Amino acid sequence: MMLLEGKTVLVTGASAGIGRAVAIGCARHGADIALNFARDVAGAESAVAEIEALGRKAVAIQGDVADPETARDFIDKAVAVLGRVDVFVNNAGICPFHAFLDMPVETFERTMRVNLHGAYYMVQAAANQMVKQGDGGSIIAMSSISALVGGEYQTHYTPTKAGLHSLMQSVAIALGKHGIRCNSLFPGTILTDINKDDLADEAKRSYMEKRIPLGRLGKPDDLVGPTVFLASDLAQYVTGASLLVDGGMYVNLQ
Ligand SMILES: NC(=O)C1=CN([C@@H]2O[C@H](COP(=O)(O)OP(=O)(O)OC[C@H]3O[C@@H](n4cnc5c(N)ncnc54)[C@H](OP(=O)(O)O)[C@@H]3O)[C@@H](O)[C@H]2O)C=CC1
Ligand SMILES: C[C@H](O)[C@@H]1OC(=O)[C@H](O)[C@@H]1O
Repeated sequence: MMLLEGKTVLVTGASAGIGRAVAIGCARHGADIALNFARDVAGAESAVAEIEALGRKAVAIQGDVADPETARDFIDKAVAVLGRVDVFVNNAGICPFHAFLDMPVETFERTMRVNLHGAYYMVQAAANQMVKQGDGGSIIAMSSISALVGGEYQTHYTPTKAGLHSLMQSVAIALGKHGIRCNSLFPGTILTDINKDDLADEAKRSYMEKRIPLGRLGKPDDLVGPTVFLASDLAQYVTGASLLVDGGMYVNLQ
């Protein structure tokens, strides 16, 4: 069943990993797609080619989400090509693992700016476009299990993921009157470039795997179904909600 026929979906950080999988997955469900990315031109172009091969429209627009100008630019260019914004997926994020006591100021500030400030500007720009269109929409934030639990080398990162979820709760209230639904996804540990160095440590990887009741780490495609659901009219009465997509990791105390 095609759940997103006739919709346009915008995804930030879609040249690789979860964002790329979600963009292509939404296209499989009938959506036209605009992708934001920062540096990986080849990754973005190949995602566009995969989406076009599915018979859908796609455009890749380069820009650093930490720059407030990028948000308006992304929405304007996406609308110029695709006509409107029905669904906005705030996915772009970084997690440069580092210890707390000697966290470099630049690492802390960059992580905040990309993951949280960037999300604020992007969600605001997407919401303004949806309000202008006048017929609602769906905003989805790729938060994390890290909104709920900490990480020794993620003291700069976990607050951005809790902040992102909090942002979705507040904008769900601010935008409800416009028929715009706002929800968060909480992925667990999904194998992508963001954690490839961290999980190159066999002992750590095996420990993480053992914590997951479903018996494996996640893959980017695991986020497609939950995203499509929240984007689609099946979720027409779902807003301000969050959904763990973690193979059961969070509930596994012992
Ligand atoms: N993997 C995991 O275990 C989990 C991931 N998440 C979240 O999911 C999201 C995606 O992560 P994941 O797919 O794993 O990471 P990847 O590193 O695989 O992909 C990150 C994507 O974000 C883009 N990106 C990075 N910085 C910027 C920027 N400043 N402006 C625009 N785009 C940017 C990258 O583009 P480019 O390469 O072109 O710069 C790339 O397309 C993140 O928000 C992450 O926090 C949440 C929970 C778990
Ligand atoms: C980068 C981490 O491996 C990943 O990102 C998160 O949000 C979770 O902490 C995951 O483990």
